[in-house]
Amino acid sequence: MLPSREMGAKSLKPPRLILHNFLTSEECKELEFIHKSSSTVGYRPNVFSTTLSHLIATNSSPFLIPFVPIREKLKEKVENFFGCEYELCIEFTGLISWCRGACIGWHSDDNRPYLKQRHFTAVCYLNSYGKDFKGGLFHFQDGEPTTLVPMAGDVAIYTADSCNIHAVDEIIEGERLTLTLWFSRDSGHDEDAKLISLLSKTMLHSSINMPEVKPPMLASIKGLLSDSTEILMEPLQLVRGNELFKQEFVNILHALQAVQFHHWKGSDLPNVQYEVQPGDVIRLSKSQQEAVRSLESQFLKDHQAVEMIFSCTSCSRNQQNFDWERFSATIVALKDYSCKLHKELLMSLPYWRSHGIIYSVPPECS
Ligand SMILES: O=C(O)CCC(=O)C(=O)O
Ligand SMILES: [Fe+2]
Repeated sequence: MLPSREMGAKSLKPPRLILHNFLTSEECKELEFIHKSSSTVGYRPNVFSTTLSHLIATNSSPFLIPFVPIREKLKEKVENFFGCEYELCIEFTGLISWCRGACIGWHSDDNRPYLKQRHFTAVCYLNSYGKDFKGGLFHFQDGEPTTLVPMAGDVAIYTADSCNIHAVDEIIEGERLTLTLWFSRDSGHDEDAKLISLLSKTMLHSSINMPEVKPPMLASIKGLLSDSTEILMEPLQLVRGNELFKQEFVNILHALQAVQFHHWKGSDLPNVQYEVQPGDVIRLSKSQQEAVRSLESQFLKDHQAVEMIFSCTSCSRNQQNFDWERFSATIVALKDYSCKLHKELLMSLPYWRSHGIIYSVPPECS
């Protein structure tokens, strides 16, 4: 029996749970990296989202792996708190970021006929009020606590019904990032079944011995660039200031992944002398620099949005320490990271298929 049903009246203690430091800072940063390199334009203006089915559809299935233990941990918490062990399925998992101007008025999360299957909500905050964004405070209409100040690692769990009417203030500055899950008692709305079926189709020909890590597919970034984006599907190189880096990226999302991985992991790489061969970085002539500027103005139609996508909160710190040696080491580390996730996915998928559920498969099974 649910506490909400037991208590019935709205004036009693609302069924909600706020947990601090539920996710580690590393978990938050890893999900931020995934969102920054894979998100797509969201369901409303100034909102970006990364759903698990979007990751599968854009050749980024291995990025599902970091979500797996977090989803499990959250589901267990929600089931324990509401006393419905083994009764719930996950209906939706997504990273959602809100930029300046985004907000949401009073609502419950099941407030549309097509959302009635949503019974419980878990919102994990992946970055922090004051440090990463301004505005964006969360309020419950009734009961305690009234206001939540989003802090990286914290999670708010509540029933999706009218016992928990809530709203979020407008974002004034920066980007506010959450991992949001909805849970349902109705197994017909189980996200896992759909994801396993999609994965089975897309990974049919992958071999665990020769994991073929495919470059991300260009789907999401298009809306931000000019209409003549065909050229951006093609291999490209990065320019920083007046320096051109020789390494070719498969497409713009592949380059974005490298840039975001550098933001996440660049400063953690062991402090050894990285080798950049002569000719790996080429100094551009004045006319080449002008050609780059003209490409920029031709392709980037929304500078504010592009800036946000390609940057992150720690960029200004990283900018000062930037060197191409570290960047080329990052590219190697990104490849290792992608391969590791890809192998884990290939190892796990047969177990997921046979159990019909996405779960952390212990390494001894592989
Ligand atoms: O991000 C939050 O704090 C809550 C967002 C919300 O209310 C929703 O997505 O329904
Ligand atoms: Fe909501």
